Amino acid sequence: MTQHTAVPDPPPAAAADGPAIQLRSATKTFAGGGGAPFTALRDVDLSVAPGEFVSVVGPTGCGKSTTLALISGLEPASGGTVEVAGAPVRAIPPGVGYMFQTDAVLPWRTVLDNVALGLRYTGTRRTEARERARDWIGRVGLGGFEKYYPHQLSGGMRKRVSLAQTLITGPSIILMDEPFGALDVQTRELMQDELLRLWAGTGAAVVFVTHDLTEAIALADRVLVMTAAPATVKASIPVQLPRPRRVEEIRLEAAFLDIYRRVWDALREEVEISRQRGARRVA
Ligand SMILES: Nc1ncnc2c1ncn2[C@@H]1O[C@H](COP(=O)(O)OP(=O)(O)OP(=O)(O)O)[C@@H](O)[C@H]1O
Repeated sequence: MTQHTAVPDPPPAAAADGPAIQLRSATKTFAGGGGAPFTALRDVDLSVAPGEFVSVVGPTGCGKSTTLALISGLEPASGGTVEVAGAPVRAIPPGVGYMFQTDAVLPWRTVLDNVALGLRYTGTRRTEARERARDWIGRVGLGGFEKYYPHQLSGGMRKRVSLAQTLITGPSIILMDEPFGALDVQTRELMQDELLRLWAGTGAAVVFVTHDLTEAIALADRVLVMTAAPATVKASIPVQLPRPRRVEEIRLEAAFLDIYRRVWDALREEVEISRQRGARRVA
């Protein structure tokens, strides 16, 4: 086993240029569809530096996906401010890539066409899009599968297609919502390593939502713990572990376990509050 010692986080790649993402007192209240309005997020303050990898954990239903929806412009904030690259978010900002739990691969298109699709949407010519897609298919370890259709691939392979689809446009911000949640444990660890390998050196800021604390810590420079709904940031815990990392090794380190304890200490109470509310609702 490689012995890692705790070292300080490297300075964010372009901190002098300001944060990649900044939320100030961001609040989101949904209309409630006939019922009372529902506040999912309250006074969320969040700043993500260029090149920084931030994981977000919190109790089920607390508002993690809603936070991503605000950053991506899919939902407007009801209060406070949301900025990407210094500009207020009014629509889907340029340079933002997404990856969700559900694959965005189109079943009627081949791997090659699926990966090329993102570039085609941005106006890249077909030949160039396909050439770059071939390169990315190789980088995610799917060389030789260009002509396959999604139903001919395993879950892990489809995730690799999704990763290539997300990264091919060179996003400066990547939003990930439990992207590996549906995978078995071994495939999930493989994909976590793949993500770290492919993300390294891109300079992209990542916001990664997950329920899996090991995944959250193994990947990130910092773990944000959200409160039970309405969500606000309860704790921001730095992950001062060296990179490059291998998930199956790093998760056994003493420093890792120490961080795990800190994250769980912050999260435990919120999970309990959330459980009690759930129990009251079904009582
Ligand atoms: N469009 C919407 N309209 C009304 N309520 C919504 C809407 N989107 C989300 N909500 C509510 O906001 C709350 C937070 O939802 P969100 O999906 O952000 O939580 P989450 O932390 O990502 O959940 P999970 O951990 O289960 O993935 C939930 O109670 C949800 O029902």
